Amino acid sequence: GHHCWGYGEENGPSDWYKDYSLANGDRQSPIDIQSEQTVYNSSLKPIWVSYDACTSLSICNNGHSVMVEYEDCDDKTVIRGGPLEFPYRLKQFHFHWGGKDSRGSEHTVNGKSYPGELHLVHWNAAKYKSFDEAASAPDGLAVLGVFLETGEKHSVLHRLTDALYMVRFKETKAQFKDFNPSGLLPDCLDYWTYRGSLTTPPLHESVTWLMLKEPLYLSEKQMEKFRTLFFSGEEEGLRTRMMDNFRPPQPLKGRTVEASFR
Ligand SMILES: Cc1ccn(O)c(=O)c1
Ligand SMILES: [Zn+2]
Repeated sequence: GHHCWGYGEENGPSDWYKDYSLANGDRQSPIDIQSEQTVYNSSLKPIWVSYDACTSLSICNNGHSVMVEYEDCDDKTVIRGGPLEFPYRLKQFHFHWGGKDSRGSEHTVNGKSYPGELHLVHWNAAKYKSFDEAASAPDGLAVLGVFLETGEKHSVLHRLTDALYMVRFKETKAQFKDFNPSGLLPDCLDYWTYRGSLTTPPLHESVTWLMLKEPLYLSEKQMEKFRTLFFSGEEEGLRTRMMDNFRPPQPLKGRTVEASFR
């Protein structure tokens, strides 16, 4: 439409249904994970992350988040196991965060929001020819989600937070090579899993979500660096800080959330 979706007063999550009818669908994300209602499934396999041969290409500000993109022309960077029947190929990772630490994550746990959330986005290259084709298929995508929690400085993440000054404005991009995102994962890979959607338009219901129970800890200074980014382009007069780029929890609509742990 004449104005693009975003997180503002006029184009935010509560307005998205006007242009994207899936907004009120039956498997929308994020959700509030009510831990007492989750079902332990002992047949769920461990998550197996193979990122060692990854080829990161660039870091970019797409006007909604900051994203690191990967070369996805072969199966050198995949996630396997969990509830997944196929290997899923890493395409990109990005973040969602708040204007202050009391908010920022998309998923919540028993009503608790975290200061932010990391999404590692993968696609089913065994069944589909491209990310775009997979993105609208019910088993097309797998997103590994990690809550951000303030604490000690995160040394692997530090390379990324130190690069954010290069992508302050919308549509800016910079080289970002040899970044292995397995360094962002906590030691414990216990997870919750459920069938959901993209959390941004077009809100395709194509995502198997894998939400880790353990957060990634980063320092307050590192959190603040995310809040120095802008939604707007450098040429735009009004500079709006990139923060609160999260969709609130959506109705569960009868879905079951499974847990890989007791
Ligand atoms: C593909 C995609 C796009 C946006 N977001 O937030 C996601 O988590 C995944
Ligand atoms: Zn996301």
